[in-house]
Amino acid sequence: MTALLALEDITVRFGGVTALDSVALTVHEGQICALIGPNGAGKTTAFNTISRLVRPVSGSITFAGGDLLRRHAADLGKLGIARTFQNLALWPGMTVLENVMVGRHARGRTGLAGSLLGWPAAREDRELRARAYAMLDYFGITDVAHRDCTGLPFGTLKRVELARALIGDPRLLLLDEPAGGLTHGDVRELGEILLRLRDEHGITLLLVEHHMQFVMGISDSVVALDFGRNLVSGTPAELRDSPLLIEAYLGTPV
Ligand SMILES: Nc1ncnc2c1ncn2[C@@H]1O[C@H](COP(=O)(O)OP(=O)(O)OP(=O)(O)O)[C@@H](O)[C@H]1O
Repeated sequence: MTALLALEDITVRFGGVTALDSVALTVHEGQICALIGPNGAGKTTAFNTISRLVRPVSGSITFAGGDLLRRHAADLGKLGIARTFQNLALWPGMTVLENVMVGRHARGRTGLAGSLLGWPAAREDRELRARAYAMLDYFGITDVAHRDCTGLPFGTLKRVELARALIGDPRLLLLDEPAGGLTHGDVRELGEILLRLRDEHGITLLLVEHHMQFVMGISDSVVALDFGRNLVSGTPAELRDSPLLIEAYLGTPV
């Protein structure tokens, strides 16, 4: 198994709060890895550190053999890393199609100068539109392509966010609480989609998730944090009855 993403000894501090304390995490190519842990465990901080939104005070992050900490957040799309957010980060006032197209801009070839000159931009825009439609088709939401995102059902917006992340052809997709707020049926469908992304498209996934049944059903490996530290890690079968994990979620039995 090849490690696509590896965090070693990552420590993050916010003033006096140590949000991550020497955290290690390895995500293997072609696998689904889940990052779990109770509230405040450091999951979002770990995601934000990988996304280069938060700077660790020490440690290393390797992506596809390169030093990720030397790269800027704006480079992640080009490197092949995409993410979704816990509280959907879609643009109100833009249509579903436009929101999805935004996800590919980091990979556009024309660039600002080309766009200003106007030459290959029109062709690129047509191609981008076609790709965005194809993504909407993949998620079964072409009927809302020209609707403003505002007011659409939450399950639809989650699909739009996924489509936007995937249009950049990521190698690694980071999903922050993808099942949060979804109905039972939507969660089941999401699980099928994520497995298809792994199996049919070879995408590696790292997700932060509280929905334990969902996590245990689709993940190849699970890493649990507690109080900013590595608690346990292993396969879902190995962790299902972990006393450490049960204690972290439920508190010390009296
Ligand atoms: N910007 C910040 N400033 C100060 N403290 C922060 C900041 N962000 C996170 N923290 C603290 O760092 C710790 C880890 O928080 P984090 O949000 O990463 O946990 P989490 O596991 O994602 O929690 P949840 O499941 O509730 O989203 C917490 O103690 C939190 O209060």
